[in-house]
Amino acid sequence: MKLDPFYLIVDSAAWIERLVPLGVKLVQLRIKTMDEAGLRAEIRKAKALCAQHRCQLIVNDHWRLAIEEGCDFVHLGQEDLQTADRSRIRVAGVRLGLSTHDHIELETAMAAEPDYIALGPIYPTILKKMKWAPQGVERINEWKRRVAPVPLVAIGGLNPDRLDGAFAAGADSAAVVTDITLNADPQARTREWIKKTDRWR
Ligand SMILES: Cc1ncc(COP(=O)(O)OP(=O)(O)O)c(N)n1
Ligand SMILES: Cc1ncsc1CCOP(=O)(O)O
Ligand SMILES: [Mg+2]
Repeated sequence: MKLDPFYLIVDSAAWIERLVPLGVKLVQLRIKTMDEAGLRAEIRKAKALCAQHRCQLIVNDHWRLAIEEGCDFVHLGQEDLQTADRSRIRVAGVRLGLSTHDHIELETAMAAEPDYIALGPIYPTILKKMKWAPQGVERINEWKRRVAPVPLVAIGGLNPDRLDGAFAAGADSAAVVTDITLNADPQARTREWIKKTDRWR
């Protein structure tokens, strides 16, 4: 399976409406606090927008709602994976991306036969407090050797200047939140990411 090299992560369908029409082909909807009705509405709206723009939608955490709403890709962390029903996800035909931060997590993740593995944080991130030190790009190279042919997603503190290093080390896709959502001009920054990732597309 080939992932687009630019993996945008946002926390609302409104962000998807704003940025996906610019040419984003891989987007994660990552909403951490919202009631079920609100989540369902956001997922539904995100799904329709992504279908309209031929963009792959990945739903973070909320795998049950993703299945109920007919989505075809979810992302889970290690804690999410402990409570998720992997066989239900598989039977529903929903693809699965998994987070990893260390060797034990990588072993657990690979045993779940994911459709991609994410490694982070590559650089310091301001998005959330993490108990892992930045992995550095050398770790990408090690992970690539361990996970291939499963695609590898690099995440954490990425920006356009750091992409050459991440892809040279073996990342198949680069995931980003704040470099775009906190940018003074998120649309222009999105265009810059699309252009910068073109050679790996
Ligand atoms: C592409 C990608 N990689 C890692 C994560 C983090 O997932 P998780 O560890 O479950 O943490 P939350 O994002 O749920 O806070 C991700 N969402 N996407
Ligand atoms: C959710 C997550 N998992 C590892 S790093 C990270 C945050 C990525 O956000 P940013 O691109 O803003 O550093
Ligand atoms: Mg999670």
